[in-house]
Amino acid sequence: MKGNAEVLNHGKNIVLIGFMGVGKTTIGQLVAEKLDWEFIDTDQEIERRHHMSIPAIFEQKGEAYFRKVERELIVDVCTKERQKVLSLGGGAYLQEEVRNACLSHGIVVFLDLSWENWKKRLPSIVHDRPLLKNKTLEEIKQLFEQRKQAYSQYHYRVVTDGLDPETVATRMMELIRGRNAK
Ligand SMILES: Nc1ncnc2c1ncn2[C@@H]1O[C@H](COP(=O)(O)OP(=O)(O)OP(=O)(O)O)[C@@H](O)[C@H]1O
Ligand SMILES: O=C(O)C1=C[C@@H](O)[C@@H](O)[C@H](O)C1
Ligand SMILES: [Mg+2]
Repeated sequence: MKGNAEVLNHGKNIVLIGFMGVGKTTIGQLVAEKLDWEFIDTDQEIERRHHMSIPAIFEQKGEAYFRKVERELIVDVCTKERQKVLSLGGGAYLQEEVRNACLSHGIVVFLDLSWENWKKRLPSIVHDRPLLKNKTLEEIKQLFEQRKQAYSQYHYRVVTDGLDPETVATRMMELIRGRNAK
């Protein structure tokens, strides 16, 4: 399965989108390993470049600054790179410029998870997602629902309910491959 860039999208970048905690980082890493492509996680890359955690960047530099850096990084990767698996931060795709760059240069895969199953992940992710902190479950549900509209622009959707990361990664690659074979 490795080294088949020609077969898969002629080397077009694969971009994972979806709400916080649906598994973009986890699945993106697995897909990159299977393809032997480089993996870029926008949150991790921003943390690396700043020598700061995402919560610290939000606190010390503000969300607007984070969104600008996030947008510039994604547009840069989408327009200049190939054979990358790019996992976005959960809010990145709300920016129109990000959506346009991803949709026109890459293959965009939306990881979809139901609210009922997403809720179960909250305790494990809340500590390092500033936008989830100090919110009630009802407020988080509203954010979850509000963002559905932005995530509705994609090339492929994978419903991840009840699937372990390995199965999601395999399903995602089968979907993309199927399209390419047509
Ligand atoms: N298919 C899955 N089944 C069960 N747990 C999962 C699955 N995918 C991811 N997880 C777990 O859910 C948590 C969040 O996953 P991950 O960090 O990959 O999400 P994310 O979409 O990258 O979030 P963010 O938007 O905040 O970057 C992790 O603890 C991860 O182990
Ligand atoms: O959904 C969001 O707005 C965010 C998701 C995370 O990946 C980080 O990018 C940050 O915590 C913001
Ligand atoms: Mg992530």
